Amino acid sequence: MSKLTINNLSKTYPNGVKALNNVSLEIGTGMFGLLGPNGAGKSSLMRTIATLQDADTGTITLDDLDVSKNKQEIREKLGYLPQDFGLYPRINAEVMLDHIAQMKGVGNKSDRKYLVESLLNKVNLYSHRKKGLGTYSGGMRQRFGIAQALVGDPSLIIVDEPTAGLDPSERNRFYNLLSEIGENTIVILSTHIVEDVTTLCSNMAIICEGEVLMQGKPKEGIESLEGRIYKKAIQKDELNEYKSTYNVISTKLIEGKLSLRVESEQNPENGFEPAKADLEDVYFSQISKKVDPITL
Ligand SMILES: Nc1ncnc2c1ncn2[C@@H]1O[C@H](COP(=O)(O)OP(=O)(O)OP(=O)(O)O)[C@@H](O)[C@H]1O
Repeated sequence: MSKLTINNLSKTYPNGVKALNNVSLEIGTGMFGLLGPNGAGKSSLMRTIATLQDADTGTITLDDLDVSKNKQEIREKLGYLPQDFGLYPRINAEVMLDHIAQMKGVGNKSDRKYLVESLLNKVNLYSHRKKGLGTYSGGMRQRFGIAQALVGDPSLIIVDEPTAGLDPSERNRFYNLLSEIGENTIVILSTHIVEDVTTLCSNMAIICEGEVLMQGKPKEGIESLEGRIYKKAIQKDELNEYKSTYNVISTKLIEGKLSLRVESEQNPENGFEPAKADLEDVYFSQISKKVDPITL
């Protein structure tokens, strides 16, 4: 059982942006969701774990290995699907994977052939193996991204915002693929999409403005809000009034009316109804400590 330990990690970019502020996390095998809004610091953290940049202070260890001092060894154990995943458009999937396998040290040609075939089957791209990567749809590109991340049997896999832009059926397909690989490996899924974490992750953290606001099991987060969430449909122009009176954590437009969700120890009355807490409530409740999550 591998374990990734992040201790008091901080990073300020030369332009003065503090992207990571004393981040500490413990991540074991299985699917771990790192959830946060745009600009929260997720990619900065992923890039640091992936040895692509250094933090100013703090440490990351994978089992007993200090990541910043053993970059080459970490890279050999790492599969990474970055947010901006560049592809050579004219090269086909089979040739590209063969090349990546060669770079990762699979020297024997028949071993590589077997590996490439099994990876293409795993991500359901075998029938498209001869097509140029530039012709792939968004979902196919992401599935190819997973295939390349799996070369070398990594003990740590990082996927950075992988489902953004995928249509619902491709997203489901991608979820199925990720859930299969999360069994014996540490998989960190960085995302701003709450549904990704609800669907896949047994452990999670919420990060905002470079700080970890919550970490634990999604279920525990939801339980902590049970009996504290109330909802009400209002007119759009009433929002500011409600925001000044209640702890509004989220709003959704439904058929032109605004459905509000508030967090409150007692029933606020005034037409509010109790609602079943979900992971989106946990997310908005946490990030509302740092930013105003309600923008119309
Ligand atoms: N190389 C860089 N130089 C300067 N500032 C940066 C750099 N990379 C990121 N930032 C800033 O650091 C903060 C955190 O960015 P980061 O990309 O880590 O967040 P994120 O959670 O991945 O966001 P997103 O979901 O938008 O990708 C942001 O304010 C961003 O503008």
